[in-house]
Amino acid sequence: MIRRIPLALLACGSFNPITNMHMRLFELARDHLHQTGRYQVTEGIISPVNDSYGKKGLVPAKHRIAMVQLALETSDWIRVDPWESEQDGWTETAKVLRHHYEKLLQLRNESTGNYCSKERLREDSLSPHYKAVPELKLLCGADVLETFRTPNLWKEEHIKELVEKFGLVCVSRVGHDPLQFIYESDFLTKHQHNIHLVREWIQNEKSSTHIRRALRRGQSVKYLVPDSVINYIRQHNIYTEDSEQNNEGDQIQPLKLQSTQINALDD
Ligand SMILES: Nc1ncnc2c1ncn2[C@@H]1O[C@H](COP(=O)(O)OP(=O)(O)OP(=O)(O)O)[C@@H](O)[C@H]1O
Ligand SMILES: NC(=O)c1ccc[n+]([C@@H]2O[C@H](COP(=O)(O)O)[C@@H](O)[C@H]2O)c1
Ligand SMILES: [Zn+2]
Repeated sequence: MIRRIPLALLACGSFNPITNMHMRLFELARDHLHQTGRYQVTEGIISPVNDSYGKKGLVPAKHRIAMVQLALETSDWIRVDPWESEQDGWTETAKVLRHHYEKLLQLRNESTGNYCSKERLREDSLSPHYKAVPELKLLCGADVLETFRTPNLWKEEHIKELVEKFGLVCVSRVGHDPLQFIYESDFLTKHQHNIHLVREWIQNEKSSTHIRRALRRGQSVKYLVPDSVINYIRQHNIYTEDSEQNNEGDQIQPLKLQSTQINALDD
């Protein structure tokens, strides 16, 4: 019997608000990974970004998390994790992955009685009680992959860590061509085996920006967002002309941090 590698999927983003498409990403990714015959997807984690990310129109994490929780009531394998939103400031995505990977390893070690030296693992790999080392991959849309090329947005060592150490599962998105993007990068081409490209054949360009726009205009978002989320938005009057002005004119935190570092070098 070939043992499958246990794998958890982590999606980082604003989720402002969560849409049905965000949940579809997980279902598409899980099917794809199972079809490889190599992986057993154990869980999906949604990590809403910290309030200090600085993106235009971002509403407080307490609301974004509550909406994700409502949306996931019908999922038995995807959960929301508030850790990133509870930190003092914005956390780089590579560090968010590190945090969740440590948690995965801790859980595994607890369930194997804490005796997992590498030698011991190798010895025991044929035992029925053997627990394979889990993997954690970043789940994202093709637009996020393409931002790797945006100057000053990602540290090179973080891109390396994401691609080499963890790996990506990247879902196609209208207007983005991840295959071409990978082809144009020597580094990504070299590590292509660690970037799982998932093709969404039932294409639609649903985005949180479109949802917020429709809500501001009093238009329906039914069947784009779960009813429970629509009710929550209505009850708390979350998306308004005012909320869309949040962080207006600000740079997002990763760009701000990089420009501070560049200025410090110039001094
Ligand atoms: N329609 C889609 N197809 C593929 N990936 C998507 C789609 N919508 C969102 N994603 C992915 O979901 C993750 C979270 O994205 P995010 O919170 O930015 O949502 P969004 O819909 O892109 O919102 P916004 O319009 O505010 O950018 C990202 O990895 C993004 O690429
Ligand atoms: N350098 C980095 O680690 C880096 C840069 C830009 C965006 N991100 C993350 O990517 C996600 C992008 O979300 P949005 O598409 O909503 O902006 C967020 O979770 C953000 O924290 C990380
Ligand atoms: Zn986005």
